[in-house]
Amino acid sequence: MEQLTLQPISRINGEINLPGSKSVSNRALLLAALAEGETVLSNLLDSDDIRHMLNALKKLGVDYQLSEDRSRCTVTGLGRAFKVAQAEELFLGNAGTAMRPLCAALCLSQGEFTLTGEPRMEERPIGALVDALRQVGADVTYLKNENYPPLSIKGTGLAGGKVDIDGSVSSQFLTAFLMAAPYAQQDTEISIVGELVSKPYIDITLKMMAAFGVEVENDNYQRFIVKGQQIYQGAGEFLVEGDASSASYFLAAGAIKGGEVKVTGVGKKSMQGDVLFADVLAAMGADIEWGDDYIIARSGELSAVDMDMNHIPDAAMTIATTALFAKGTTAIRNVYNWRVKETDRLAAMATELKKVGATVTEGHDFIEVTPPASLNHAAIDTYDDHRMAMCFSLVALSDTPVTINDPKCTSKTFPDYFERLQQLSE
Ligand SMILES: O=C(O)C1=C[C@@H](OP(=O)(O)O)[C@@H](O)[C@H](O)C1
Ligand SMILES: C=C(OP(=O)(O)O)C(=O)O
Repeated sequence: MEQLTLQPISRINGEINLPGSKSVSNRALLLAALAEGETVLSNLLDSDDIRHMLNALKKLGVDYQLSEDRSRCTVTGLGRAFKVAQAEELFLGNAGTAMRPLCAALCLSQGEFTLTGEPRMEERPIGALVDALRQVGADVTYLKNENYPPLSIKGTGLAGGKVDIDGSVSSQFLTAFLMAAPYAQQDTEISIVGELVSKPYIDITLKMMAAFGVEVENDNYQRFIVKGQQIYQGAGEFLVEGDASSASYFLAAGAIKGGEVKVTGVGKKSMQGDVLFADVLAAMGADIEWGDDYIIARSGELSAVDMDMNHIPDAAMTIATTALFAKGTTAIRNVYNWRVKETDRLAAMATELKKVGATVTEGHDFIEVTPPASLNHAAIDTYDDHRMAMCFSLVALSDTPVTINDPKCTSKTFPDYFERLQQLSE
C-alpha cells in the first residue's frame, strides 16, 4: 500500500483557487443532459465522481465535448429523458451524486439499465429513494441486497402525483426525486417523512434547477411541489463554483497555522452550505474574512465548540481534526449519517484520532474529541475515504509528522490535494 508522510509544517500561507464543486458539477452535468439546448460548463471538477457521471452520460447517448484539462464541458442537451436501444450497465464507483440522481432519471427514461458501483456503494442505502419512485410507477429491482445497489431499472416514465420520501438518512434521495420530477406526466407533491438531513444540499438542488429554468415550491422543507411535463432549458455559460467542502482543509490550516489562507471560488454568495464551516472556525477563535468570491482564514487561539453540524456533514469532519488544535473538548453533534457515507465515518474518525493520542467519545450520532498534550506520529488508515485522508493531513500542522495510508483515495473529489497543500506550506 502506498503511504505519504507529511513532515511538520511550521506555517501555512497563500492563496488557492478551488477546484469546482462536486455537488454542483454532477448536478449541472445531469441537468444539462436532460435540458433542451446547450450548456457550457466551466471550472468543472475533474475527479473520480465526475468521471463516473460523464461516462454514464456518454453511454446514455449524451453528446458533450471536454477541454483537454477537462474543466470546460459543452453539453448538447437531449431535451428529454434518456432513451437507449440496448440494455446499458453503468458503473458509478462510490459517487452518491451519480448513483442517486441517475436512479431517478433512468426511471423516467426508455430502456433497461443496470446501476453498479464499488463494494462500499453496495452498503450505502438507496431504499428510501426506490420506495418513493415505486409510488409513482417505477420498476426497480435490487440485484443483491434489498434497499442497496446494484439495481436493475426498466424505464417506465414517472406518473407524478403524491409521494412520500424519507429524508432522515440522506438528502440525496430528495435531490434525485426533485431533479426527475419536472419530466413526470403530472404535477408532483412530495411530502418529507422524518427529519430532513443535510438541508443545504436541497438548496443547491433548487438553485440549480432554477438555473435550468424550473421553479419548485418549497413549503418549509416539509412539502415540495413540482409541475409536470416541463423541459429544462440549457443554461448557456455556467460557472461551477469552487468546492466548499474542499475549502475546509485549507481554511482550517489557516486557522491553525496561518499566516493567512485565502480560498477563491466560494464566498458569501456561494450556493453551498459547506461555506458555513468558516463560521464554525470563527466560533473556535479563528479570524475569518468573507468576500463575495473568497474566504480568508487567519490563525487565532482556538478553543473547543459543541455544535449540531447536520447542516455541514462533509466539512464537519474537518472540525474533528481541527479539534486537535483547540483547547477543551469539541463535540460534533447530529451526524448519524456519517455512518453511511464513504465509510462509517464516526467509527473511522474515532479509531484514527485515538492513534494520534486524542481522547474520543463516539456516540450513535456524535463524536467528542479532546486533544492530547502532544500528538503521536501515527500511520492513519483512510478506509478509501478521501475526507479521512484530507482531514488527517492537518496533523502535520503540529510539531509531529503524520503518515497517510493510501493517499490517492483523495481522487474521489480532489486528486491533487496533497500537492496543493504543499504549495501553501512554508
Ligand atoms: O447532494 C449532495 O451533493 C451531497 C449531499 C450530502 O449527502 P447526504 O445528503 O447523504 O448527507 C453530502 O454528504 C454529499 O457529499 C453530497
Ligand atoms: C458523502 C460524500 O460523497 P457522496 O457524494 O458519494 O455521498 C462526500 O463526498 O463526503
